[in-house]
Amino acid sequence: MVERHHAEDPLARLRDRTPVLRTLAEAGAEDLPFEGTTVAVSSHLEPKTGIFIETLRDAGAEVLCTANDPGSVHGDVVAHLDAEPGITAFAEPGMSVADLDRAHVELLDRGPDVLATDGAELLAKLYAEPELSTDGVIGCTEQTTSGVSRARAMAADGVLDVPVFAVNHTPMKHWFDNVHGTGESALTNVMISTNTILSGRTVVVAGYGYVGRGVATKARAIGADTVVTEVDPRKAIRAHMDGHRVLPMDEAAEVGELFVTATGNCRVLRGRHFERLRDGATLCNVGHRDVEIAVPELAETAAEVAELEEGITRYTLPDGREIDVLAEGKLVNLTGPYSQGHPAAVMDSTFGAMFLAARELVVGAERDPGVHQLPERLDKDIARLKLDALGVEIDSLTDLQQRYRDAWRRDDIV
Ligand SMILES: NC(=O)c1ccc[n+]([C@@H]2O[C@H](COP(=O)([O-])OP(=O)(O)OC[C@H]3O[C@@H](n4cnc5c(N)ncnc54)[C@H](O)[C@@H]3O)[C@@H](O)[C@H]2O)c1
Repeated sequence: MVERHHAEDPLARLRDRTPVLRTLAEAGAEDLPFEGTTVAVSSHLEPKTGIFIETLRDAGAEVLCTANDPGSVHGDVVAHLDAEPGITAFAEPGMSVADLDRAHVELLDRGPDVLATDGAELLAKLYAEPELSTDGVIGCTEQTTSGVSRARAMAADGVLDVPVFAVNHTPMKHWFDNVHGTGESALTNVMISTNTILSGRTVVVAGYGYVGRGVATKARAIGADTVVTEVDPRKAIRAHMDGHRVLPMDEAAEVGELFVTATGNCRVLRGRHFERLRDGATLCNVGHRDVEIAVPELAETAAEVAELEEGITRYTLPDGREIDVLAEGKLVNLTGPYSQGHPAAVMDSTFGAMFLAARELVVGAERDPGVHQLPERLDKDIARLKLDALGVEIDSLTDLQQRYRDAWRRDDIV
C-alpha cells in the first residue's frame, strides 16, 4: 500500500505551497506580535485555513478556531489543530447548524481579543446573543464579500462598536481569490462531480462581481456559451462588453444547462425560474451559504427527490423534468464531494492579508469602530512577498519618472 504523505499531518502537503504564510510565520516567531493575544478564527476548516491558524499561533497568538459552515469541516484538520499547542478547535465534522451555533457561543465565551472571520457570523453573534459582548475585543478582520456587507449593515444600524478590516476588499484578496480561486475551483468541482464537459454547454452565471466574472470568463475560455444575469446596470454592461450574453433570469432559465449563482444574495433561483428550466438543467452555488438557490421550494414542488450520487440531488418535477442540484445548494467549491476549496497559491495571499490585518489591529494605531480598508502599504507587502515567492522581478520608477508622476508642472522635467 502506498504510504500517504499527509496521513499524520494533513497540512504537510500544502506547507510548500504557502510561502507567503511561511515567511510571515518565520518573522512572527521572532517578533511575536500576537504574544498575549487570543485570536478567534472562523472559516472553512480545511488545510489552508489550518496553515493560517498555525501561522497566527507561531506569531504568539492563542488561537480558538471554529467553522463558518458545518459542511466544510475536515475532520483530519480539526484533529490535527486541536492536538497542537496554543490551538483549540470548536468544531467537528458532521456537526449541525445548531451544534455550530453552540460552538460559536462557547468559543466567544472565552473572550477572544481579535476575530478573523469568513462571513462575519462570529461577529454578528457577539451582538445577537445577550450573554456575549464586545468588551475587550480589539477588532475583526473579515475575508469575504458577504461578511463585509454584513459588517457594513451592522455599522449602518449603529450596532458595530469595533473596527473591522474589510480584507475581502483589498486588491491582494479579491483580484485573485474571488476571481481565479473561486472561478477555477468552482468549475473544476462541477466538472469532476458531474463528469460532464462544459464546452458547448450554455452556462448561466448569476452575478457578475469578482466571483461571477471569474466563473463566466473561465467557463467561456473552455468553450461554454455564457449567459450572465445581473441587477447592477454597470456590471451588466461590463458582462456585455466582455462578450457574455446578458439576460434576465426569467429568460436565462429557459436556455441554461448549468447555472452557477455568485451574487451573495438569496433566492436568485426560485419558483418562477424552476417553472422555466430545461429538462436536465444543473444548478449550483458558489456565492453565499445555501440561500442563493431556493432548494426547499424546489423540494416542495418536486414529485420525487433522489440522491443521484454523493453531492448530486435530482428533483423530478410533476411534468417529468429532471433538475440536478449540486452540494445541496451550498458552496460547490467548498462542500462538494471532491472539494478542496481554493488552490493553496491563492489562499496564501488571502490568509497573508488576514494575518497582516490582525497584526495591524494588535500592534498598529487604534482605529475607530466601523469598516476599514486594509492600509495599502500592507496590501503591497503581501504582493511583494508573493512576487518573491514566485521569483518574479519587476521594475521600479526612476527618480525622474517619480518626479514626473508627482508633478503638475511637467515641462521642466522632460
Ligand atoms: N465560494 C467561495 O469560495 C467564495 C469565495 C469568495 C467569495 N464568495 C462569495 O461569493 C459571493 C459574490 O462575491 P463577489 O466578490 O463576486 O461579490 P460582488 O459584490 O463583487 O458581486 C456580486 C454581484 O452579484 C450581483 N447581484 C446581487 N443580487 C443579484 C441578483 N438577484 N441577481 C443577479 N445578480 C445579483 C451584484 O450586483 C454584484 O455585481 C459573495 O457571497 C462572497 O462572499 C465565495
